[in-house]
Amino acid sequence: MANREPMDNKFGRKALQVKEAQMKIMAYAARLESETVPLEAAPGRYLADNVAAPHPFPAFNRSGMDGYAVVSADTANCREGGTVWLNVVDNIPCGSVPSGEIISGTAARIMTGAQVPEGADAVVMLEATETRELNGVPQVGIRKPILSGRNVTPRGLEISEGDLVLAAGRKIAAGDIAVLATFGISDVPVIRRPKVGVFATGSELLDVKEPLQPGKIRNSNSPMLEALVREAGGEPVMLGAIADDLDLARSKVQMALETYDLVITTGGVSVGDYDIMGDLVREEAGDMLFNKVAMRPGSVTTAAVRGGKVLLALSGNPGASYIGFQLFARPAIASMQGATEPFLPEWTVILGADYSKVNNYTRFVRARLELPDGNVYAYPAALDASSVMVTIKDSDCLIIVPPEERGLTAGTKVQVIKLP
Ligand SMILES: Nc1nc2c(c(=O)[nH]1)N[C@H]1C(S)=C(S)[C@@H](COP(=O)(O)OP(=O)(O)OC[C@H]3O[C@@H](n4cnc5c(N)ncnc54)[C@H](O)[C@@H]3O)O[C@H]1N2
Ligand code: MOO
Ligand SMILES: [Mg+2]
Repeated sequence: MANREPMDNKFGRKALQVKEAQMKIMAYAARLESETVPLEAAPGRYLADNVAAPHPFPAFNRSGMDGYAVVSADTANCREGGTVWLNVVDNIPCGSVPSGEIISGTAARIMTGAQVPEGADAVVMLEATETRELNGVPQVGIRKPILSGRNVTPRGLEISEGDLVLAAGRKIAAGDIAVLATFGISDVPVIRRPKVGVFATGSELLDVKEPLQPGKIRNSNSPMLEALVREAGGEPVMLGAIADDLDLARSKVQMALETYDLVITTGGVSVGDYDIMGDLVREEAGDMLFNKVAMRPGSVTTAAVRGGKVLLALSGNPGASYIGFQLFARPAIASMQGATEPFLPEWTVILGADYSKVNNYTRFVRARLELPDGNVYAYPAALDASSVMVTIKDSDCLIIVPPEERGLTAGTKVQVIKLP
């Protein structure tokens, strides 16, 4: 059982189940204020208000073809094989309005996208017509009968006036932009992007630009988290890397929680001598949300709350840091933006290769999705330990191996979290 240990010191931590831990964080991820952005800056943002159609769309009966707008009943006589001749009384290019009504015996030349005149109920395409002039009057000849409604898109076919077209909480994509543009919404109400302060801890960390030194590594988690925050719609504020120094970490955390909507750190959350983030959170026990989660990687993921703001202290191990972000930070960042569905979607797919695991924590296995035979298979990464960095890039899902499973056989159905 994962939940048996008491929480008295850094070695005896009480592990929460992933869902419980997520809910603890989500309780502090309320929707932020809204702001308006120009239409072109709206993709990727979350809509703050419902959008109801201010007018029907299309707003007028619209021709779907270049041709002649007619009274369909007039063409019934073509059935006997004869051509029906109609007087052409109007010419309606796209963007113009008809000059009058079409009555029996008349037709209007009309182009695709133009407003169909009153009285006309069908458009005969140009290819099915011929023209002549009779006593100075232009005429169109129609050889085949046409049904009422043919080649006419009725007003309001797509959207009626007042329809709810876009609901608040949607992530705005290209199709939403088309709707907003159609209805003249050039300033789009969206939720402000949460500002996310990010810093790394670790005396071994070098900046990306520094040459490699013995015993040291370049800080890859910070740039990775910066990319992840951005991908989730947040505004990353990079606060650098600090050495494993408790006082330094304390003041940095304090400043960050006062300034940003969410603070994410990596490293120093386990039980080691220099695992200062763990110590820091334990100093103010009342603020701690959890310091162990029954999952792998990321079992040491720690979270605290201060002044209503969450400090999410992720493991330094790259794999755990990535998965901890996807499980805890991403939904919080989405929820702060008012997302209707802040959690990543779960799919049921077929396991592509055997997978075995050692302990009874839920395991999130990096995997790639493929469709070798039209079905979706998830292939676990060859290296998926918490400390492994390189396979993060090859993964488009995380296979969820439940706590009770020791291993899974290829061909069984598994749940995966689909990564963005
Ligand atoms: N005695 C125990 N040791 C460990 C335990 C345990 O329960 N008992 N837990 C293990 C597990 S599980 C994990 S996960 C790690 C967690 O480590 P920390 O979160 O304390 O992280 P660090 O010690 O700072 O670093 C771990 C590892 O990651 C590298 N690292 C750190 N920061 C970065 C960065 N910004 N970019 C790239 N790589 C980074 C660091 O150099 C270490 O190799 O603890 C286990 N130990
Ligand atoms: O916390 Mo560690 O990431 O379980 O492997
Ligand atoms: Mg450590």
